[in-house]
Amino acid sequence: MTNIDYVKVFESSSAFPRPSSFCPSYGTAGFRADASLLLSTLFRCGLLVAARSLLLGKSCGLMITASHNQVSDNGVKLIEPDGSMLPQDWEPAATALAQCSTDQEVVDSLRSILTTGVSASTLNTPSCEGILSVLFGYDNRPSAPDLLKAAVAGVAALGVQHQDVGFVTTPMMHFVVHQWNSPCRPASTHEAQETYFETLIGAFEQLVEGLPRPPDGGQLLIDCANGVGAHHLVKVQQRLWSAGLQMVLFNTGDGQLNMECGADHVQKERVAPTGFPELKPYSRCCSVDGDADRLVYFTVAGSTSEGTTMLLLDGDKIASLTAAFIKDLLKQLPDSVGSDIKVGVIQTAYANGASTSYVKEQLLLSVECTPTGVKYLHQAAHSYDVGVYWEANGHGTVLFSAELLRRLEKAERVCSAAKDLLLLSKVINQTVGDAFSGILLVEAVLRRKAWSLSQWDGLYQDMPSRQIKLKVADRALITVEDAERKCVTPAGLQKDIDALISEYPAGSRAFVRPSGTEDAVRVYSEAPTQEQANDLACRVGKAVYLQAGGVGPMP
Ligand SMILES: CC(=O)N[C@H]1[C@@H](OP(=O)(O)O)O[C@H](CO)[C@@H](O)[C@@H]1O
Ligand SMILES: [Mg+2]
Repeated sequence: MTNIDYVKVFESSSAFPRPSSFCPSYGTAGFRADASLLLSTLFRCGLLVAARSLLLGKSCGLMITASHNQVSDNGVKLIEPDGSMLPQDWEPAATALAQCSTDQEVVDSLRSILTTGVSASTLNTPSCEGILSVLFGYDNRPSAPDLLKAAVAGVAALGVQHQDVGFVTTPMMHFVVHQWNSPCRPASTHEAQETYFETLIGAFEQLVEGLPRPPDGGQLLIDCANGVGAHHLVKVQQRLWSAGLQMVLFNTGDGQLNMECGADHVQKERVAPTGFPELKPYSRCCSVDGDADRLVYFTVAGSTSEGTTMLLLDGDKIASLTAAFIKDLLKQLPDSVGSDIKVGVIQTAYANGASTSYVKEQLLLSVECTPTGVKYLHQAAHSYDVGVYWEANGHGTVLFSAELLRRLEKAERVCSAAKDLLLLSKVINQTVGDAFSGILLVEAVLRRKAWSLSQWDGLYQDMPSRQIKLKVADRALITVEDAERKCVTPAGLQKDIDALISEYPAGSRAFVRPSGTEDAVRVYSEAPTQEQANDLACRVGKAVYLQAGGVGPMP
């Protein structure tokens, strides 16, 4: 084990005291808060990720972003050497370290992580400092430079090197960290970013080779949320145009990050983003979030004279399209390659009920429901040969098992479906949900099926739903079970929710859970009509407000 200079850790820590009123905890996707509160958290995450790198003998990553949150927030996501997220059994240690009140507590907490470890299996791995480093990436929030300095100080306190990857999307960062630890490690993080684009775009070009451009000319209007995605999309516009995909970029940085734009806004409010031109019916549009790991498509139906309706093609529709396409390809494999392939679609409680029915009843695939947060979906997806997962908000990907990929590689010369599946596995960023990879995936599948947006939308019709959020004095008092579909405390709240649901037609449902990324409680409802869904959400929101210490306006 490396000799850790705990005196240095103590001294470095003193420059980053935790604000006394701030009690950070590792949430749905790492730490997130108003950026002014986060210096101590970033320093300590620097310590943690360096400790993890030393224990594993490999390079880990740290991404500074608050994704879809407002520009004054920021946050941190920690990345494993294989490009996956921090293992869940490390989250309590991350929270404990972030919450320490004194520098001595920081030292003790770190010592406990490094000596007793949180997972026995990681402890025996030899350290190999010198060849390992921590990789840093960040989005375009103004608070990033100061937070980066704090994180660098944390890594340096453990004597670990670092690499500044620069402005990157979260999924690029996951891919780069994965590459950095692969046997053919790139010469620089810049080269790793080039490999990312080459892998995804190269596979897309092969999937659509020789196919006619879409009937609408291949134009895709993209809302970049004024986030870091625009910075990179602009560089690949020309090349994709040659492959028949004309990306027209909006909200590229001229407005405020995530302000009335971005995937979260479009999905939750069901409106076109600000800064968009008036839409022609069925024109292809999509929206990514601030760190470009979420994607939703949208368009309008109807004529301008009669008024248009916004159509949202969310994560559930992307998952359904993808699962349907993969299922078709798998059917074409010879029995020797593909008779026993286990395919699963993983969703959360927010998945629209119509999508769940479509996957189960039309595609005849199994559906699994996990708690909110891609860390849960990603883990569940690993237990299938093909694990398709998306959150309704557009965050998701597909995992192909190593065994299936081996079988496909053997068959690709003689079987075009095997070749296509292998290309799909490259277009898809398997480390994490990725908006850019999602765009290439959707565009390739639509082109292969010669489908318009309206045909894709017609896979199934969404059940009307409503999502609202409200504030309570302490959202930790609301606890949930059964993949967040049932409320355990406050006692009696679930009984009230059940009684409300029973007043609506069969098939209606509603649930409540505390957000892991915002100081808010979320209520979700589904019912046969939009009015009923709105009404149910509002009434459940009121019950939560009254029983769980609501503050501010009552829903
Ligand atoms: C209902 C909803 O959209 N929740 C989002 C949101 O989590 P909350 O814990 O609900 O705040 O942010 C997460 C991170 O981006 C994302 O994984 C999740 O799906
Ligand atoms: Mg995001």
